[in-house]
Amino acid sequence: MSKSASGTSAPLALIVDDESDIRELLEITLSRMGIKCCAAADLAEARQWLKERTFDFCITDMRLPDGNGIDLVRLVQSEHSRLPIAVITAHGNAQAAVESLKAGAFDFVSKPVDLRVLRKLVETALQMGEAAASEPEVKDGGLLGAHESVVKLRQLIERLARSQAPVHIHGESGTGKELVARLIHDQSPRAAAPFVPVNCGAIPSELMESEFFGHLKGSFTGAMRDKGGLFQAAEGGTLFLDEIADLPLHMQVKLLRAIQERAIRPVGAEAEIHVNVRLISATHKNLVDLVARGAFRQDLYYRVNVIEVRTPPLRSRGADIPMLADHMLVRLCKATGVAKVPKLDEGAQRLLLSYEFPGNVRELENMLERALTLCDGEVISADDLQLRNIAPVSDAHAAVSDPHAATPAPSAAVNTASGLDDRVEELERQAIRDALEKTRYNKTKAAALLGLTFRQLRYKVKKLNLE
Ligand SMILES: Nc1ncnc2c1ncn2[C@@H]1O[C@H](COP(=O)(O)OP(=O)(O)OP(=O)(O)O)[C@@H](O)[C@H]1O
Repeated sequence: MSKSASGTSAPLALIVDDESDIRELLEITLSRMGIKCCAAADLAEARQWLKERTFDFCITDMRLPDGNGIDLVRLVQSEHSRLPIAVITAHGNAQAAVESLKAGAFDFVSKPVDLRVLRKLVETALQMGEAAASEPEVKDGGLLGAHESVVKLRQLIERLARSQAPVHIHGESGTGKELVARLIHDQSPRAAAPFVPVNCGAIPSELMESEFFGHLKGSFTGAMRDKGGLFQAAEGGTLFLDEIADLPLHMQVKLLRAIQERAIRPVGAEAEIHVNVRLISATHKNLVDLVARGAFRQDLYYRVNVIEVRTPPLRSRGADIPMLADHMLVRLCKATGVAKVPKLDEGAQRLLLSYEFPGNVRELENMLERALTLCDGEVISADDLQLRNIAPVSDAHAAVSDPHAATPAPSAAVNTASGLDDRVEELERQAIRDALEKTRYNKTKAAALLGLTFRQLRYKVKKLNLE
């Protein structure tokens, strides 16, 4: 038998079932396989065990006196993401089985428990544990997700960190392109040197050369002193060119030269300076299309796109949403000094699972940040998510198994069938939400931003149910 997560030679399993005869059956079967067991009769006991011991896998019944197996799957997903967990479902209850898989269970077995199926499941769980042991733990600030596409992405990041090749990251807005670039840098031998992110679309065209390569004093009006550029700032580290598709053509030529020569020439300088910088670029646009249309140089495309990484849209990995949400709530509460992390109630969880998230993980993050300020401190309800006017997508996650499917425009999901008053109300609501977000929920500042008095804003917030 393989070495266990607990460090001893016998693997350790957690069995959660309120029926003592099933617990016994499982314990006998597992002990015959050389596995030690701890048993819990309900969620509370299971939680306690998880705090006290390190298990190699867990098997839980679906119906428990103080909750259900899916609650435990979610807890394991968010707090013990390496622990394989399987669910025992009632005979013929396919829906519960699917739901548990979506929540992150690796498998299920239905009642009456077939011992051959159970043994196979246990063998798989142990193999999974061994594979996970060679994967780095997802730390705070890491790439979260249990979906296959994210697991593969984490492995790819690890491999790319060991290489020096230019990497191009392609994915929709908010899918974590910058996060991936940062993780490649952080896990690379360049980690001690700077990671310099640049939004290529945000630099005015006429300042671009000086921003990238620096300039000498007096090289143009306003150049009061010598100034280093982004390449110099990233010396020894990584330069992350976000939205590289927005680089004007004249700058593309200069960038290509810098990559080929590994050298740059500051504006106004005679000599070139050698640079040691790894390039990572990203865009949500289709670079191949841009090359075909002559808007992006083909030679530069081949230089920056040596290895292509794709970040999957959130809707293609909907089962990750509860776990992402749990992690983010903990992080947001920590950041704002909130001691008790509110829980998402069932309605809120259902709503999150049925929404398409055109803005991907960033949208989820923003939504939760807003919900935290709106909720009662204990529970986040569907209302707190402020998604009232978004038509739920019937089976969003089943329908979008293609991770590269086109993103629907955000407005496509908004219910446009309402009358004029409703639409005006929705616009008001949106403007107020934006202002509150911009001012970090400072109502006085938000009112000023909207050209309203504090009283008017307070009245509207109440009327539009934005509290
Ligand atoms: N898998 C993930 N796990 C944890 N956090 C994530 C994940 N993906 C994205 N995020 C978070 O979502 C937010 C948006 O991510 P990021 O800025 O990297 O996206 P992006 O694709 O670069 O967006 P844009 O194209 O708009 O620049 C960040 O706060 C990031 O930490």
